[in-house]
Amino acid sequence: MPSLEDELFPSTPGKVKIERAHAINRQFHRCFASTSTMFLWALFLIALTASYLSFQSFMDTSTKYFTASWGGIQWEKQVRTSAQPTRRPDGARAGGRMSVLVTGAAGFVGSHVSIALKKRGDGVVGLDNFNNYYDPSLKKARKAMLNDHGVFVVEGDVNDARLLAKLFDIVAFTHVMHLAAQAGVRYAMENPSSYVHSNVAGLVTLMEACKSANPQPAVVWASSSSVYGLNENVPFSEDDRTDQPASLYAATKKAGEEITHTYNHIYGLSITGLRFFTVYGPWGRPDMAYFSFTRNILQGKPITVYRGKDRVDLARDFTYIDDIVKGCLGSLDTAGKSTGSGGKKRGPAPYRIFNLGNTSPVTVPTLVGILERYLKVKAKKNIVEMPGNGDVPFTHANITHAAQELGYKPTTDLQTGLKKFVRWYLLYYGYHHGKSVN
Ligand SMILES: O=C(O)[C@H]1O[C@H](OP(=O)(O)OP(=O)(O)OC[C@H]2O[C@@H](n3ccc(=O)[nH]c3=O)[C@H](O)[C@@H]2O)[C@H](O)[C@@H](O)[C@H]1O
Repeated sequence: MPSLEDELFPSTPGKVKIERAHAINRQFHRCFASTSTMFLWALFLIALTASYLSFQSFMDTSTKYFTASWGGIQWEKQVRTSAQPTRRPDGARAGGRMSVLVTGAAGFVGSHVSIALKKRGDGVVGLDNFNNYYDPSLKKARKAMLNDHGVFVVEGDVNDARLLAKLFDIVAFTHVMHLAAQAGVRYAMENPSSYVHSNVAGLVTLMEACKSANPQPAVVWASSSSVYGLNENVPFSEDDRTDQPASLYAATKKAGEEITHTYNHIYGLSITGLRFFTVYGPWGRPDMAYFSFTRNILQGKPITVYRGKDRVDLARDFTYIDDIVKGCLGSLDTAGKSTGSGGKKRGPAPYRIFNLGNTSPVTVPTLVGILERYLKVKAKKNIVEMPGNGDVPFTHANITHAAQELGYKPTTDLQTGLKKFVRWYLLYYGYHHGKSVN
């Protein structure tokens, strides 16, 4: 029996090496066995995760496919029918028949323009993403109205390149009236990325679709009076500086003017940018002052009226929707053709920018006074100094160019326009009991 000493200090030194080697070998095998088991397990887990992920993505794709709000034979038929001009050839105007894709069709300006086009016999297909920047039920109600007029509105986003390609594949649109945008001057401080998403990325996606379309459409799109920013020349002319925006909203609209210029220059797209001046009227935007003031006054809630430096009232060149619609239609009629095909420019194409304003600014307190009179309710006013929120003290349009080239001539003053708005508001929101607008 080996003594403890023998065990610790064996007489044959090689013996311990062999035994140790065997032990290491055994350990190595054990270790290798457990590593390879672990490896197999890891492989198994990776395979399991991969198949789970691909199953998930398959489910996502199929869900998207099956729940997509566009596509299918019936959908294509609706698009084609809606895009078909209905005017008889003998009733055709100089500009000829149009098939117009109106983006932002369920929006304020978009719905009015779409109906006006359809009424005069042009083909119209609407596109709108029905986002919830303001009450989507108002957008749905506009959609129902459009439907009654034979305008089909596709539910989708201008950032969806596949959808745009599909639409241009189905219809040879002669024009695009691009009104989809993230609007609102002050909201840009709350949600800046929504402006980049819609007004920059969305615009580029749309431009890409237009330049690739064959034939290329002429594009008329909504810029904004806000591009004048800190400009102090009055009234604002298209020749004035527009490189000092006061809000991110204004900056994205200015970027839009530059982006569209690029597509005009490289690809021969016919471009008309319209600088709208504070558009108001029936079916308007609930986020705008005249609309939210009306709501609050009727509900007995206070309104906040901003005031400029040195207690100077803010003023806007408020422009009635029907005048804006005429400016939009005039722009489409005079747009001139895009010159590119197959994504290549064949010659110079028109690039135009117009102010569409009313040429008679009115102060915000005057606007409130008119509303009080029509609503027969005194407003509870909180007058506060204009915060640094992107607002500008006043706007005032010079419309000489639009008058000359589009035959644009606004005819509705703020009193008349607000009367129509209040009448609509009371009816739409069910305030008609005992209230009349005189
Ligand atoms: O021409 C444009 O390009 C822009 O017009 C519109 O912007 P704005 O001219 O700022 O209109 P709007 O919000 O109705 O405020 C009107 C006045 O009320 C003041 N105002 C506003 C809100 C308030 O609570 N209190 C207040 O005094 C406010 O200080 C301002 O003096 C569009 O919204 C915008 O999308 C864009 O199209």
